[in-house]
Amino acid sequence: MNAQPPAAAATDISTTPEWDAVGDAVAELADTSLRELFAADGGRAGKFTIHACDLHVDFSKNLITESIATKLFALAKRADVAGKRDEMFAGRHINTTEDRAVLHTALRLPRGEELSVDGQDVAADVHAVLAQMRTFAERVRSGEWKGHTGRDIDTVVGIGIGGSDLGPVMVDKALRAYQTAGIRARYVSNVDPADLTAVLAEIDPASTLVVIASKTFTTQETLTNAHAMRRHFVAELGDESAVAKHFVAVSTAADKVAEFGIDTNHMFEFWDWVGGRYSVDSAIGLTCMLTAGPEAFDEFLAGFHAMDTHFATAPTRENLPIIMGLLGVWYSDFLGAQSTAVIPYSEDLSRFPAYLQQLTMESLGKSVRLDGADVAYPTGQVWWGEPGTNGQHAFFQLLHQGTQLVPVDFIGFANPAEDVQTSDGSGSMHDLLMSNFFAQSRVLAFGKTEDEILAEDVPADLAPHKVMPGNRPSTTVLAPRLTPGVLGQLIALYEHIVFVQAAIWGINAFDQWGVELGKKQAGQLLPYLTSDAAPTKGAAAFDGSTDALLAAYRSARGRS
Ligand SMILES: O=P(O)(O)OC[C@H]1O[C@H](O)[C@H](O)[C@@H](O)[C@@H]1O
Repeated sequence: MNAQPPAAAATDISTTPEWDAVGDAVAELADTSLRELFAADGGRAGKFTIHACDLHVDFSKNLITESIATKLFALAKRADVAGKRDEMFAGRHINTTEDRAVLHTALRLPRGEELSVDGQDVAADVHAVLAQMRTFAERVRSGEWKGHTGRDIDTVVGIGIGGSDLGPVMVDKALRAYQTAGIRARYVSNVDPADLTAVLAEIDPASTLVVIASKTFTTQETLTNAHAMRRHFVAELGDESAVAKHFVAVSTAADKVAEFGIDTNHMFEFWDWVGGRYSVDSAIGLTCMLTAGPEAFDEFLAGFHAMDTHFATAPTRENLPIIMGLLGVWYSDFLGAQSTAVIPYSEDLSRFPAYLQQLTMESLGKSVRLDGADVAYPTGQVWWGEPGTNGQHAFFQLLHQGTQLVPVDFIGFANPAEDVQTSDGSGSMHDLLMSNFFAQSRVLAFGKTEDEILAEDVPADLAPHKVMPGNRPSTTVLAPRLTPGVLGQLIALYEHIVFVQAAIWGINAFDQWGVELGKKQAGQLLPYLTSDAAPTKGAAAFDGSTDALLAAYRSARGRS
């Protein structure tokens, strides 16, 4: 009884009094600034700080007041964020365009918990696959699992793309400090042969295990790379039978895995209720379990679950994903922001912004509501970022003095995986990193006025160039250390921020119809790139621009 009928015509959230009230609240910012708000209220930081799981989150440097926050919470209530959240956790088919439940939260339920969806105990299924992954990972890590020629496995290659790549790549880098078994991971995702070639040059097939990860097992890039990799292994190891020892698969499509020639005993299953961009904590994370170990993976899942529990149970005003989701709606729909920057002050988290790009933009890049009507307000910002301090030396100039409003999420850790002392005796490199972390949000918020600059004897004509406008919003997320558990909490936090925003905008965060047409047209264009003879005039008439580009390509490739 989990299925629900397709959405009936829904209320346009922008026609509600709660939306209007938030719109009116913009005026509250007209005669004030973050400088003034802090000066007027010594308790502001405390009022706008939340502790959720292991995260200390200070959102006091956002362009809000208590009264604005109250109106945003009322908007969340009007959109029934809590009710929609409960439907997701219960396994209702909230992905209505694909008639699917959305249950990534079931992937991290503790052992022993039950969740019946469409008559199936999905929690039991999840733990059966986790047990299979653990046994396999332990065999590989202990050296019990040997390659075709009897060698131990020291390299894992993940082949996948999108949600079957970005998560594992990001997590694998983030958990560098936990990879103590001597197994390294490499990843191939792009259909650009450069990606495959570079990885092939680095690996020895005799000691390499390939994990082909694809939810559908039909994705062109992944299948093309997997077949090429397989040819390479058979040629290098001299025997078709090597495939069984060197290739495993992660997928929802057992028949297609078998067709590829992988024994389905070496397939790790997940389910259609796990969206690709929500799947790093499913069997898609197998490469991470292989490199960091089953215990770290368990901690990782526990971190997700802790944030799920917070999201499911914390009152709205103390609910971190609801607060951060609402801030995004505030900036995007009421203050005109078109992008959000996420800046981890952690080299190990350097792929987190790229991971978030798929999570946020594939989920929220929608212009029709669940009921098919056009949205009447902006949805889905551009999410981007690079680690600090590197970003400071590249694009922070625009954040500090540019004309766009770009809210920033700063993510930092109190303790490093390892530290190095600076040569000048001033202290640790980690402290140096974190001094920048704290400085940047302070400068964004409070800036430096012309008077303050002139007081430093700066020539009057130079002063305007040096003015730091300030009043630029940011949220600071500080965690004790980048552990597997904290990483799980961070990922789940952003998953739920996306959920909250989709709930308010009334859009489906779980489909991605917009990526289909390009794939289809690439298939139609391919013969016109590859055929030896020039395609008959007329037959290749796609459009003036594409026809001309194809002709230029063919000529450069030496084709008639
Ligand atoms: O895991 P797969 O089925 O191979 O899909 C890989 C990716 O490709 C698709 O085009 C979607 O846009 C992504 O959401 C998905 O993660």
